[in-house]
Amino acid sequence: MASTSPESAAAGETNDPIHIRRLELSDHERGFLALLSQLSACPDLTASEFAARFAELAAQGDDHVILVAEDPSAPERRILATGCLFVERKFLRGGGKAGHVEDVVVDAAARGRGLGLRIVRRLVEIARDAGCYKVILDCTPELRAYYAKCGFVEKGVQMAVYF
Ligand SMILES: CC(=O)SCCNC(=O)CCNC(=O)[C@H](O)C(C)(C)COP(=O)(O)OP(=O)(O)OC[C@H]1O[C@@H](n2cnc3c(N)ncnc32)[C@H](O)[C@@H]1OP(=O)(O)O
Repeated sequence: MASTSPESAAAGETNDPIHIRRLELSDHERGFLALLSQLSACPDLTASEFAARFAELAAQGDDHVILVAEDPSAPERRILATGCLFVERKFLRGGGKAGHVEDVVVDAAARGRGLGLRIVRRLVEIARDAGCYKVILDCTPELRAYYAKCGFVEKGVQMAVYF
């Protein structure tokens, strides 16, 4: 979700120059959408369109968390990586909650440095702390090994209807 409160640094990451925090409105100016376009079609939004969607997501509070990674000392503080967690509230499991990880992407120039791992692990921690009984995601077969390193195991079959 959209908030200015930073995520606390996990143990061992305090000296890392790359900060992981929640999405901020000003990230529209820091290449957030250009980064997402490395994952899927992501045409630019005007500042007001971006602000409207940001407000919608912010209204969901901790049920919709978007994390971004940035190097605060870098010029323009371009966003280097992102990932999203949304929390599905169920009737099942005594009113249980399931976490869904979506839209994970690391800038092509920043891959292979552990950022993808850090973002996904942090999202999983947030889901666990929120009381989710599971976290699930869809990915291509090529990403099995990556998500296994993030702690996921293969389960079920992905199905989709696209419009
Ligand atoms: C739910 C979804 O959003 S699925 C969509 C995922 N996103 C994409 O496909 C967008 C394009 N790809 C990317 O943005 C990146 O390559 C990512 C997110 C897949 C990986 O991010 P990176 O920061 O490069 O990964 P990171 O450096 O943290 O790698 C963590 C570990 O996974 C391994 N790994 C990373 N990518 C892959 C891969 N494609 N295949 C197999 N292993 C991989 C790394 O070798 C590393 O292992 P190690 O700890 O033994 O060295």
